Amino acid sequence: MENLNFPSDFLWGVSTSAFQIEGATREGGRGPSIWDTFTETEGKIAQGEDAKVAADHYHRYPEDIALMSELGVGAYRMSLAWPRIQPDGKGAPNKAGLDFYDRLLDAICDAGIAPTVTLYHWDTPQALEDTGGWLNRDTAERFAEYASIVGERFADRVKMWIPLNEPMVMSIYGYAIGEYAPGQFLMLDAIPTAHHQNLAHGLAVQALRAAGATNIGTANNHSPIWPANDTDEDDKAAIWLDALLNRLFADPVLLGSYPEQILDHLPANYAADLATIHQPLDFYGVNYYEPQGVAAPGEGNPLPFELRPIDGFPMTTNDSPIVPHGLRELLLSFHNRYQENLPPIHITENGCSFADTVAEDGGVHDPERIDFLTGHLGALREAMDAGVDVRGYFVWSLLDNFEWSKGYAPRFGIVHVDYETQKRTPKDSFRWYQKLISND
Ligand SMILES: O=C(O)[C@H](O)[C@@H](O)[C@H](O)[C@H](O)CO
Repeated sequence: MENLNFPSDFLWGVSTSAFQIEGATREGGRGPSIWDTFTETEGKIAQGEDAKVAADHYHRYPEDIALMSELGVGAYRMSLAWPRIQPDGKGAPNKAGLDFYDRLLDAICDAGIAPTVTLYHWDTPQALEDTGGWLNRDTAERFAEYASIVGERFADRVKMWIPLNEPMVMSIYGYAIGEYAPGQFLMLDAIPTAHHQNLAHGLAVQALRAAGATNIGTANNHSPIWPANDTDEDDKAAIWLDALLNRLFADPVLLGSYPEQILDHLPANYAADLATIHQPLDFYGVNYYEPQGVAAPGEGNPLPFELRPIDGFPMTTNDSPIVPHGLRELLLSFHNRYQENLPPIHITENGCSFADTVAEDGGVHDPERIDFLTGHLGALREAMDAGVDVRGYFVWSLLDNFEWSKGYAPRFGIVHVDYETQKRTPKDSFRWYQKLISND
């Protein structure tokens, strides 16, 4: 039986992101983002779906906050839509955008929940993408300007700050393999977008602190890398992939250096930015979903690795293997690799998707999700028992939402959303998490 006893001051939360739940994409002076463009591009999104309405959180946030009060969470991780605050990604802020987030943050605080704010969850203003997006170093400067604006306005209410969500996914899925917006196929030539995002992180931390913000960290996606075979070749490929997916984002932020494997792919003047990137942090946020399999590259493959599926584990409907002990392995590897350079950790995302439906009894019965959460929290507890300093855990996600290029089919919420009526129905996992939080 999993030991799910956590310290009384352990922080329990839920996570969402603006583009995936807000909707109202053309309301309140919001400008277009790369994901608005991507959803309007033929063949990019499953069933041709879009997020113009999504979970309509822009209008229904009071109801969603009431659900979080009922759940008993101590914190709510949300993101601000950059194109709502700066429609073109630069210059004077959009008043209606700031006013919306004032209303939202006030309501979250009034509910006694700590706002945990991500400044950027992939919705780059299209106008900035038109000038190169994260391939353009200037976008990092624009991001710092944006961070100053929101820091000035919201530092009095926001309890935890996260400049960027999963820069790895933006670089790899957005610029290397074209699966996500902006949809470029640059392969390893996408690595400069990682450096510019790391620079944006450092500049934003400085801008937020200058604006009086405190308690600043990250939300980086990390996976243990599993070689397919116990061979030197596969081990070498695993070291390369670990450098690309994990260390390219963790090392500069935590150590002020880059892994040797990727140095040749960085912008020529990258070294001058390392001190800016290497800002002291109050916490290190980890998003964990699954391990990543890898093997040595086959004939004709220009990359120094080849991705391999992880077999032998139950799967989610989003084709992710369910591997709770992968979380323990990842946390212990970070603990051993970064030691005193690693601030306290928060699990800023962990969750799973299943084909949840409303049953005849009106409930939504998701025992697989309860098993998933039980397993991962058990693994987290074991990592803490082994000395890893973890202070909080945020379930992905509060609500079913727009799962990027996969549209609405993958349901990650602990609250079911009927996209026809926008009716919210807490799933059994919601009741399970509520009970866990109240017990602790
Ligand atoms: O981790 C991510 O990819 C993102 O942060 C979320 O926006 C996803 O929706 C979630 O992870 C499920 O895939």
